[in-house]
Amino acid sequence: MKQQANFVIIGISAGVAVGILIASIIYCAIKWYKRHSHLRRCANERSSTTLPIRIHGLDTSVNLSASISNSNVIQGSGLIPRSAKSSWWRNHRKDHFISASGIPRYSYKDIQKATQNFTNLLGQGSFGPVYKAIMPTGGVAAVKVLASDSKQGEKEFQTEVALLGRLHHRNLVNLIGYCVDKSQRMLVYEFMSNGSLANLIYGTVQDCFYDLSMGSSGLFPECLSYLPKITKGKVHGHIQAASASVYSVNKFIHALGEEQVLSWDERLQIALDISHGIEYLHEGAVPPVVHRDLKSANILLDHSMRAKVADFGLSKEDVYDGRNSGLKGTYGYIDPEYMSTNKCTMKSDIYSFGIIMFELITAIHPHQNLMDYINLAAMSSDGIDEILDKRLVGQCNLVEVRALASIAHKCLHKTPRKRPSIGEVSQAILKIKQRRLAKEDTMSFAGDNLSQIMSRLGSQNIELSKLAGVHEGNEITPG
Ligand SMILES: Nc1ncnc2c1ncn2[C@@H]1O[C@H](COP(=O)(O)OP(=O)(O)OP(=O)(O)O)[C@@H](O)[C@H]1O
Repeated sequence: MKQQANFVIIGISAGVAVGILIASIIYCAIKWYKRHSHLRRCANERSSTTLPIRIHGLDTSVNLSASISNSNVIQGSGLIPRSAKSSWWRNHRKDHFISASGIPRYSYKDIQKATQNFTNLLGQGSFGPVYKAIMPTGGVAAVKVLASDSKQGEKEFQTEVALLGRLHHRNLVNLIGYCVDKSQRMLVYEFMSNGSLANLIYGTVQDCFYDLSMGSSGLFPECLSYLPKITKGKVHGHIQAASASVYSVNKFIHALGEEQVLSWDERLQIALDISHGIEYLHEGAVPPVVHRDLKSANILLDHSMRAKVADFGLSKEDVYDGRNSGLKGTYGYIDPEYMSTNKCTMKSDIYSFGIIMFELITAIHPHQNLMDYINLAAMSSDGIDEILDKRLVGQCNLVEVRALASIAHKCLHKTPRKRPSIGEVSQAILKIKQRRLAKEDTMSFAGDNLSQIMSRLGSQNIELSKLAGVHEGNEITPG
């Protein structure tokens, strides 16, 4: 009887234990399922915020967070593989908060240290100064310090970082970090060692004049003594400046050295690079982005003279939503249609790009009546030759110059819808390059043939002289 009771107790205990085991398995399974579905939901949410990017004509989605761990994910025609980014991008310190867009956030102290306490000034823009920075792992960057009185609110800044963090292309100056610290707002960009296209076309000298003449009373005495030497007839009239910084003066004096002249090949490549950058903004990014302030000062060049479009995020409301917004842009580059209707479209960017192409051809600044020269040149088929940058005369192929001028002209069409799309512009510029390459190929082929013929003739000549030698020998040694 007692034994029977023991069996019952053991049975019940075993049953309870099995029950507990089953219950805990079910509990764990439910928990795992819930966790798993949550992760899946997060992943879906994230992928819905990724940027569909066209690779070789196909639409594909690039998940930025995934691309950080897998450096080979982005390998489109113009897309930058993360592996190509500077090493500090990958090796950023753990305490750097990575925003939703995957852009590392830096503290004020980090930036202060990287810029050696904001001493190495690269330039001054309307948003504030730009400093060179050496990041902790040795990578070089450019830090744009937004003026603290900037009307950009916290939210706009964050939105901007989120937007910029999602736009990556080899022809855009990439945002690689940012700083929000108390009232400080800074943007960290990849460093472009050859500066802006405006500097390269017009020379730092002229750019310095703009810097120096921003004030109103008198030019720095140091600079005055250099005036006759440097202007070369470019800068006329009395230039006045109130408060030139030591930086401006140094830059000015430094600029007296040899001016770098962009070759025609470089200019053509720059035009193609810019077109690819805009093509990505207009036709690759979703939603499309209208730059709204395309100008030669916003085109930066890297160490190998490849051009990248900059400042595509700082002008407000530049994501085109079809609605009207305040007039943005720079005098001389603004589409007249946009000015009269206040409607900014992609075709307004095309107009500004047309102006930049004419700057590349003529080295005439839009503030120096470039439009008048363009209209004059348009009166004859070779009119553009008359306004070609003097430094290119005899140094370039005029057929190519005219072809680029003709594309640029179409971009300036009065009626926006009659202007070509950026895709069409890229194709047309590419054709100029391809035509040249094909010609070079033919010439080198012809060259090859010629050298083959010459060497064949040479060897035949040797054979003949050998024969002649034998013959002569026979004659010299008679009997
Ligand atoms: N990523 C960069 N790498 C190297 N230099 C830079 C970089 N970004 C800006 N600079 C330098 O800083 C200068 C000022 O740049 P910024 O973009 O602030 O102004 P901007 O485009 O010249 O004028 P605005 O702000 O009126 O459009 C540039 O002319 C360039 O010389």
